[in-house]
Amino acid sequence: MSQAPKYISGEEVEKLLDLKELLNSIETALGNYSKGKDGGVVQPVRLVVPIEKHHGHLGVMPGYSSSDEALATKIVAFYPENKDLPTHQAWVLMQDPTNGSLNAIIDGVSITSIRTGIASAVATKHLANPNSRILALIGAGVQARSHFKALSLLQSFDEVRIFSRTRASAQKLAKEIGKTAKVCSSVEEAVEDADIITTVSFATTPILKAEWVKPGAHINAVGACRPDWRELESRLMQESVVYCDSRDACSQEAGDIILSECDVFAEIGEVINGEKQALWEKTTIFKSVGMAIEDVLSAKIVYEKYMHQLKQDSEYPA
Ligand SMILES: NC(=O)C1=CN([C@@H]2O[C@H](COP(=O)(O)OP(=O)(O)OC[C@H]3O[C@@H](n4cnc5c(N)ncnc54)[C@H](O)[C@@H]3O)[C@@H](O)[C@H]2O)C=CC1
Ligand SMILES: O=C(O)C1=NCCCC1
Repeated sequence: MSQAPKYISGEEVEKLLDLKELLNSIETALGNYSKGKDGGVVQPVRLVVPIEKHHGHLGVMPGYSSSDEALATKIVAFYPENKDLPTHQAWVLMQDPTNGSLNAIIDGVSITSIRTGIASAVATKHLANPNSRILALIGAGVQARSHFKALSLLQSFDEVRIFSRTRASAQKLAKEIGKTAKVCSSVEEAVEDADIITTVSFATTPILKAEWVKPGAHINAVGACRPDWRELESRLMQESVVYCDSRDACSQEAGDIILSECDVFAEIGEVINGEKQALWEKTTIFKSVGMAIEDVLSAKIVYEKYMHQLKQDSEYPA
């Protein structure tokens, strides 16, 4: 008879997930994904159910990595207009790949937040100028925070510029970051001379223009995950070297790519595998829409550490 699944909360996820370990693990998984069948990653493009009446979406994201023996499905709801609840709510169902039984239900809000920042950090490691000093964050919510933490694993910044639609949210984040943070009054002001720009907003029409971006900057374009949503104007997409997390997913979901009709130079996994160049001296864009395999690997790390801790607690009770 199968055992009842464990429930692992967001607090526990935050305690158990080591960011450096996750960065290595996600980098390997992105590389495996881009190897196709040889990489052993199975990840269909997610199923998205629009809940038009309530201005929300439900995404279902299954994934399996045979080299990690990890199988999980994330269920994620995103409701940009939520005020008292988070705009994203998610759960990761972790299954035993050898027999299909459900091992754990893990908080997916924390996993989504942490793994998305880490995926951008992997791309930034390969695509940004190593001497980057100024970071611009466009949007000041959950992802802005996780991106600041993840990108800070690579380097420290002299200045972190923040612009958000609501100034109060930018001010709150600036206070958390401390003395290097500066609240800006426009996107243009925030990105002037910035080495790394990270767009993590809920914009549905372009907010970042080519003429404002320093040549050679690296942009992580993280928001706009629907085919008719965008954060970056067409000229910026067309004149930069565009990398993505998944060609299959971006060709169906990334409005920035679909509506600008820009070329995609490579998946970041192809760069990791040494099949495509990291043209970091040019203006580069990493367009992500989010990948199930990132959730799967995060969930595996969390679950294994959680079970190890349970075992230790039962062997050596306090
Ligand atoms: N690529 C990926 O893997 C993932 C992408 N996302 C996307 O990242 C974006 C941010 O997500 P969260 O931080 O969790 O959301 P959030 O709701 O916590 O924060 C959104 C922030 O963007 C600001 N904002 C909204 N519209 C704006 C506009 N037009 N211009 C400037 N700022 C604006 C809000 O004031 C808020 O500070 C969303 O588009 C979300 O769907 C989320 C998870 C994974
Ligand atoms: O990958 C994810 O998780 C998400 N991507 C786009 C927006 C919702 C969550």
